[in-house]
Amino acid sequence: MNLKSQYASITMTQEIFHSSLPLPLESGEVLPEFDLGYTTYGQLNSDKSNVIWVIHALTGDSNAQEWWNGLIGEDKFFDPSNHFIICANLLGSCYGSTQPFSNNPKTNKPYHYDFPQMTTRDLALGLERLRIHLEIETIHSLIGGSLGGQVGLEWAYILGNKLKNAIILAATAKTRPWVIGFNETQRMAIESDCTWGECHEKAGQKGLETARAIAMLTYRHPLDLATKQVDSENKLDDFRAASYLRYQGQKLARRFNALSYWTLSKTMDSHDLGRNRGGLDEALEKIEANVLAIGVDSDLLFLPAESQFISQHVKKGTYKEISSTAGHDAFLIEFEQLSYILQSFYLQQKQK
Ligand SMILES: CC(=O)SCCNC(=O)CCNC(=O)[C@H](O)C(C)(C)COP(=O)(O)OP(=O)(O)OC[C@H]1O[C@@H](n2cnc3c(N)ncnc32)[C@H](O)[C@@H]1OP(=O)(O)O
Ligand SMILES: N[C@@H](CCO)C(=O)O
Repeated sequence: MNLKSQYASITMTQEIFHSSLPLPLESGEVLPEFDLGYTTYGQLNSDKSNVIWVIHALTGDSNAQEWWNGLIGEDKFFDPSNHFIICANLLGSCYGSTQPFSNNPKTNKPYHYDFPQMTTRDLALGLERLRIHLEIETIHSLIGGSLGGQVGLEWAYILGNKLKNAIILAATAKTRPWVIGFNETQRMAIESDCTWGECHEKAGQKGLETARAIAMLTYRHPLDLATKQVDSENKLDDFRAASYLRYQGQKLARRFNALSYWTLSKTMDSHDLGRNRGGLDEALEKIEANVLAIGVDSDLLFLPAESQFISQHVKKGTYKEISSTAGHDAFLIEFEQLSYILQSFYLQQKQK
């Protein structure tokens, strides 16, 4: 399918890549075949040197220009008139890629609850298959935040010198027990939904609402709610913070399914760049690309220290920090700071 974007001169395409080659997973299971839905903006230049590969976060999709509209688009930092920008929906997610509701070729029925466990390494391998299919030899920059940053680190490790720059936002090299704990409370909320275990897209939907509400408390900072969810002095119930979280839960449950959410939250839990690679220090040291690790000073989920750790242990690392009261999700919100940080990073690379 070929679409034209709202910017008349900029080509946007949406495609599905089908791999009929099996994908061996870290768990020992095999995905017999898979699809990846992907979107591209702009044109590949003659020497294929203008590839910017965007990796979305937990509930994102491949339409990066929509959800990162302050960073991608005409006259934005990543402008499709200069760059070939590509974003693929991650395996396990429900926006065009293979996920629990996809057909399992072995049974000729949807996977549902038998969908295999996927790690960030498996998700990166899926992207690698798409890169090879598109005959892209070198990626100028990959950029991803949160789960997208975790997958980005894994892929940077695999890509070696085929990648020039890795921009890893609000992410970590190994998921901390604190984050696994939060993910587990969200899965417990999904499990307590009496429709969980049923085989339809609305299974676990109420549980998913609660899971998103819990997650929001880790994506925002207490100061963010204190500023935006202010109630009048005489209020005794129906507080704004409560309706905000309920609203956010319902909003996600309308566009996502609980099985995909479950799968991807498990993916986040098992993320460990150093697994079977001699540990984190050794694995980070092997990344060839220039790495810009960006932390958020108010991030409660992935601490700034975790981004600093990445920048300190790769061969060519830079650390920058977004200052915001928004919390973890500042990487999806603070476009002005992000553009400035990116500009100085690329200038620094040019001067080397
Ligand atoms: C097909 C698709 O749509 S995929 C979309 C792609 N999505 C992604 O990539 C996920 C990444 N994006 C995100 O996580 C978010 O969109 C962010 C971080 C970028 C922005 O978060 P938001 O939720 O928009 O911002 P914020 O936390 O301020 O919430 C604003 C929303 O809460 C509502 N709200 C605010 N306060 C309250 C309250 N007290 N009670 C009820 N609702 C409230 C606002 O009306 C607004 O609603 P809207 O989103 O329908 O316009
Ligand atoms: N808000 C992000 C998750 C945290 O980065 C998303 O919904 O994808």
